[in-house]
Amino acid sequence: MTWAVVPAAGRGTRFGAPLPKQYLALAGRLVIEHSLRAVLDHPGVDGAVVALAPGDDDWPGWREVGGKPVLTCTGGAERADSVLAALHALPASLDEQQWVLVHDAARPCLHRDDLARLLELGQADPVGALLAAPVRDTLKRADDQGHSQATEPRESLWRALTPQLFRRGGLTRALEAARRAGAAVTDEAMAMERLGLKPRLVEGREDNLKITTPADLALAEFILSRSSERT
Ligand SMILES: Nc1ccn([C@@H]2O[C@H](COP(=O)(O)OP(=O)(O)OP(=O)(O)O)[C@@H](O)[C@H]2O)c(=O)n1
Ligand SMILES: C[C@](O)(CO)[C@H](O)COP(=O)(O)O
Repeated sequence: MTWAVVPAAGRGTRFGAPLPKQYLALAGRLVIEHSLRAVLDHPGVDGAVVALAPGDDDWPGWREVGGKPVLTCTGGAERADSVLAALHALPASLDEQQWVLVHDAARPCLHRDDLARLLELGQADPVGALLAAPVRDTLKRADDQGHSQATEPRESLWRALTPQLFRRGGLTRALEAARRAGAAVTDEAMAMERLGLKPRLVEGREDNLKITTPADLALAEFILSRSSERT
């Protein structure tokens, strides 16, 4: 069994909309609906726990999506806190060896082929895996005045995406260890790396973008309107 954990307790500050970006309209649904369906439509994913901000649980879709159960819990101050809360809210029937797929509510354009490859390669890895995109642009380091002061080597650099796939017990322990150490972790792979574990990078599509600013929403509208292969 594989369950999804969907962190959806953010406020979308950088987006600047009157409501959190995961609840904005996109291609006939809400952003969060696309993100949930993108993971729940895979036959190997059995359900999801969504971490919500207090007061956000009035979306009618919380009971099931695509015929699969969707549970909710209250997220935390940081994304890692929300993921940890959702891990603790998974059904007790899932033992610690079960795989958990962590996918941002703000990533609605996940392609089914990327998810299938992540599950196949990740479940064959002793640690787990994450979708990622190799950096293909030259990287500049800015000075305090916003001028380019150096060019950073980009060989072996990747942009982490989601979903990220780890076993329930290992990920829970890694996130709890990071919390005890007061270490800020921006993604699940970072929590594992802190412990010396090396999850597999699975190359994902560049269009699996995270909705962060209004320009991202416009691009996502274009992406989702063009492909009938997506949920
Ligand atoms: N305390 C938090 C912060 C973020 N998230 C979720 O983590 C994902 C990625 O986070 P991000 O893009 O940073 O979302 P926000 O925190 O809402 O954005 P901002 O930083 O602009 O406020 C989103 O689905 C967001 O809802 C969460 O569950 N709990
Ligand atoms: C988890 C993530 O989407 C991987 O790139 C990213 O770290 C989220 O960062 P944010 O600042 O919380 O949006």
